[in-house]
Amino acid sequence: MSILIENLSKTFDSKIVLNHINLEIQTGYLVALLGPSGSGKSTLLRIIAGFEKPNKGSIWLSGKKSTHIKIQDRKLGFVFQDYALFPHLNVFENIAFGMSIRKTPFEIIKQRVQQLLQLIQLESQSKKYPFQLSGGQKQRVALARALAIEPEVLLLDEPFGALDVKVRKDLRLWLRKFHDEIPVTTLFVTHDQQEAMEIANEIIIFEKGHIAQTGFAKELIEHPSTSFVKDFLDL
Ligand SMILES: Nc1ncnc2c1ncn2[C@@H]1O[C@H](COP(=O)(O)OP(=O)(O)OP(=O)(O)O)[C@@H](O)[C@H]1O
Repeated sequence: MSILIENLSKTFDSKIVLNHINLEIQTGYLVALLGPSGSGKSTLLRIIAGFEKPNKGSIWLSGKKSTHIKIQDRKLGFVFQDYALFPHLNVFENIAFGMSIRKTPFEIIKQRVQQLLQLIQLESQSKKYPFQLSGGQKQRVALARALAIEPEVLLLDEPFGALDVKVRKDLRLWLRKFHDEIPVTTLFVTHDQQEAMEIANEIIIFEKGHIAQTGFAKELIEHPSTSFVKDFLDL
């Protein structure tokens, strides 16, 4: 699914958080939204997901105007920073949750959860509860749960933010590899330059509610368009 953002603005209590954003994301890309804290990255992701409404502008998903479409009709998977697995459900049940509420037949659920467990390399942990898993394992389960409903877009908001450096690095590489195998259009919020450079096809740099520059890592490094981009990328 491609994403087109047209002239989008958002204010909270008269504070402009997103200011005339225009953006096009190609189907199958893994795109990083990179920028300092408070620059509006999460707000844009939440608007694309349908958790927030823009004050102005529109969102097109696969060529269809979707600004006012309900969250459940957007075919999106969402993963936040803090795992947010259901604590009273085991790994299998957590991954199966979205399919269960859509009344998917149990045989199909079982098959799909099995495939996802294989993908996240947690086949032997399906009966465990979230409190019995490490941070990295919980985050892989959260990704599997988001993927279970076969979303056309995956929205990841600092998904590895709460993890230690080593686990974070491993998961980054895992996500890159995973995306090569299953190229779901993915938007990934981070404030970590290295993380964005390592995993994204394309990087969008935010500065105080507007887009400072968009490009491949190499382009940004070789031709930063402003002193803000240059400083932020530590060039
Ligand atoms: N629901 C809300 N009500 C009021 N202000 C909000 C709300 N959500 C976000 N903001 C404000 O909007 C601005 C942008 O926040 P946002 O979370 O989008 O930034 P961010 O770039 O994702 O930052 P971070 O990396 O810290 O998550 C901030 O000043 C924030 O305080």
